[in-house]
Amino acid sequence: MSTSWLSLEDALIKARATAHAVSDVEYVSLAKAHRRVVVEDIIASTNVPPWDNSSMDGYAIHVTAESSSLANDNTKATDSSGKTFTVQGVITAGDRATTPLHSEHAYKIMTGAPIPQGANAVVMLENTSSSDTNTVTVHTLPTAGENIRVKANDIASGEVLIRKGTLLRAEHLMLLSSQGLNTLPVYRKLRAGIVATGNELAAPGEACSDTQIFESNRAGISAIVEDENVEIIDFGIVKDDKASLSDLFHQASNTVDIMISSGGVSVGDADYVKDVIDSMGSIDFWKIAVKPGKPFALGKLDDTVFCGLPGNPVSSFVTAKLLVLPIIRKMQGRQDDLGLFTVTATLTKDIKRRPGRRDFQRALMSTDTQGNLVVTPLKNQSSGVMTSITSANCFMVVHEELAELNKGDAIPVIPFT
Ligand SMILES: Nc1nc2c(c(=O)[nH]1)N[C@H]1C(S)=C(S)[C@@H](COP(=O)(O)OP(=O)(O)OC[C@H]3O[C@@H](n4cnc5c(N)ncnc54)[C@H](O)[C@@H]3O)O[C@H]1N2
Ligand code: MOO
Repeated sequence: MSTSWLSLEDALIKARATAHAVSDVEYVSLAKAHRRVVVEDIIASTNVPPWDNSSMDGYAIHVTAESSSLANDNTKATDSSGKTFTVQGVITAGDRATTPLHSEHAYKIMTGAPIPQGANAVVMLENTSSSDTNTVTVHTLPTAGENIRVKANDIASGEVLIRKGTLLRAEHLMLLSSQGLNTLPVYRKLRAGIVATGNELAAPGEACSDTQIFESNRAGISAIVEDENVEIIDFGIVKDDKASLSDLFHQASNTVDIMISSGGVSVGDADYVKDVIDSMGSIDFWKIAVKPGKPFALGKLDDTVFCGLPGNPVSSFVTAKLLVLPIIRKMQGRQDDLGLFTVTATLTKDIKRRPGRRDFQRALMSTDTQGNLVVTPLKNQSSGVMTSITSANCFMVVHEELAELNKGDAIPVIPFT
């Protein structure tokens, strides 16, 4: 087992190599596909829109190049007397004109209805007037093509609509529906086990003796993981003893794809987690150059990936976001993981620190009077202080090599989402 510190990047490379994507496929209806991961490229079979159609309620007419150029000239485009057309009929969405547009005629047309043959523009209703249903006067002539949504301008049949490995969100479900698709192949849901280790821990809602504290990490880790649409299996709280841990990890290796524990990964007398994993399976790495979260351990028991998160609440929160999420996404078969979204802000105060670990300081980001993003780290950065997360709205990332930063420096910031 190596004990040297890994950079976050190297840890992620190793973790992604250890964590294999699930291969089991199931077919689900569109109604059940939200936040599932699609197994194959989805190719469009239908043009959207299927035909040229109107983007406005108004009148479909034919404009000539000459009248179009007139319309483009702002000084002449609005003609109060207007040009009068005979109304040939009405086309509503769901309907279609049966005869081509005649010269000097207009079809009344509703948004979404197919453009009749012979028309090349739609004038919106507001730019017309009409004293009877048989004629319409157009006061502002449209240019050729105006207010027409051209066939296939959204989706062309044959193009790749959604890439393999995409987590399906609301926008993808709309796109798939537009193709008439109702069933699609997705990877099976990942199963994640979560456990808190520590003799001092009492579950919320249960009695807490005077040597105990309430256990808080499972709730946070579960919520972070659940956001990825993973099935959570809660293994509760387990004592800091080798036998209990090996029983639990044995059970986990038969049940879940990924097991996430918190606590017991440091060097204390009761920190058995990584030794137990190492004796039953293997540890890929232990200790990464991040703060908080240094003693994070990654290993494997049979096919189950094992993430040993540090017990300090902020450390477990940070490592769940930095390491567990990318591992989970890899295992879900996702190929759309862009990592954490970073923006640049201006630091509002000087900072001095001991270099060596990349620091994910909890901070408050806002915009100053000039509209620039500014960021101020919170005073208390202890990894045991949970209010440092709840009082913050972002992580301010201080690179491992930096010992000093000055007010006015540009610094990367990861907004909480
Ligand atoms: N001699 C050293 N001591 C420590 C080092 C070190 O390098 N050398 N590293 C420190 C760092 S950094 C961290 S982070 C912690 C991680 O330790 P463990 O993963 O072994 O965590 P525990 O010792 O079990 O607990 C630490 C702390 O967090 C509380 N805790 C644990 N689990 C929970 C939970 N589920 N809910 C709420 N609070 C929890 C626990 O009571 C302790 O106070 O090690 C440092 N020590
Ligand atoms: O790495 Mo520890 O997580 O600094 O508190």
